[in-house]
Amino acid sequence: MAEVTLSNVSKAFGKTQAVSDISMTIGDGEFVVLLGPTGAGKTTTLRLISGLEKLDAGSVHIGGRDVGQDTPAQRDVAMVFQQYSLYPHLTVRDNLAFPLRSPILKTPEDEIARKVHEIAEVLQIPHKLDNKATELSGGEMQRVSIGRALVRDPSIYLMDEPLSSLDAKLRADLRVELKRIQAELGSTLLYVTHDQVEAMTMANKIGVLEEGRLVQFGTPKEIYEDPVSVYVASRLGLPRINILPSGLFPGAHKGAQIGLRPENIRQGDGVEARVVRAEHLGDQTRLHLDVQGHAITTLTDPHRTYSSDAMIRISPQNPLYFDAQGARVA
Ligand SMILES: Nc1ncnc2c1ncn2[C@@H]1O[C@H](COP(=O)(O)OP(=O)(O)OP(=O)(O)O)[C@@H](O)[C@H]1O
Repeated sequence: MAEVTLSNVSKAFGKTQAVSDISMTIGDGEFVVLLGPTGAGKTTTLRLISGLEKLDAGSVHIGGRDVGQDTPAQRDVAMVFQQYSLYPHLTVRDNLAFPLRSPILKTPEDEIARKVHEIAEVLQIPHKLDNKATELSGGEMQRVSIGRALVRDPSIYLMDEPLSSLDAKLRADLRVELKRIQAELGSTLLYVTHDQVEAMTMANKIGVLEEGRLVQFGTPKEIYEDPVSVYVASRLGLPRINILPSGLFPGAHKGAQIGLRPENIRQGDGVEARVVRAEHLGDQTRLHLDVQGHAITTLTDPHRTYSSDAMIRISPQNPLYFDAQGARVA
């Protein structure tokens, strides 16, 4: 495993600037998640590191070596895509063994068998080892795709939304497994997702991308508690942070807009809010409120009942302040 450094990396496709002047270090043994909406440049960043795309500007170093002129194979990265890519005519066992049978690696067959079994156990597919890839469900195929990366010991794993096609239960299981494997092996991993739960639970560091630019890079806690903008603040947290005109609440304000996470709204005193709806989700109850025509979502005691149109009072706790353009000011 190795440290990977991007320095002022840019890439355009025609008029579209897909990646714009990104600098970032993925430390040896770190799990870094790239978070951003569709089109933000996440996949392009992975492809630039892997060598599937050529840089317009900047440099990529893997283990201290400039890999700008290297082919993907020479860069020794393992990539997992959103869509599975298996050899359909081979069994699961042979699909998993394939990367280890590369002539460069010269892995002994007993070592291959041991690794394949270990990975099949982790991915909960040992009973499928003799099936052809075409005889698997979509979720099973995706697990084999992930397994084909994990049997190797590359400088870095690059994963592009590898869990997005799986059902919720399997996704949650594999999230935990992937994090465990990475921590145990000390792997360096760059992982792309839209899913904030994956980002919060798996990452050592999160990089937030906005229109090809890296707008914040930090620990999940830093990104959640100390976002640089409304855009970053809105990427993490469910329900989303409430962004409101500061003037809705009395007192001196440090910016035009106030950002209140749902858990940072205290009930009891303060401004009047009308209850629009209470949503009981089992583990939490969300309360949808209206304050002078502005929708606000907060969390509330699951045992308390509210009649709709009831009036309550709320006040901000630990507010974040942003200017009118959305930049954080306090
Ligand atoms: N091969 C290409 N040719 C032309 N435009 C491209 C190409 N690849 C990416 N783009 C454009 O570059 C921008 C960034 O795309 P990219 O796939 O990196 O985004 P993303 O954040 O990975 O999005 P998604 O979550 O949808 O995968 C988009 O505007 C996209 O349309």
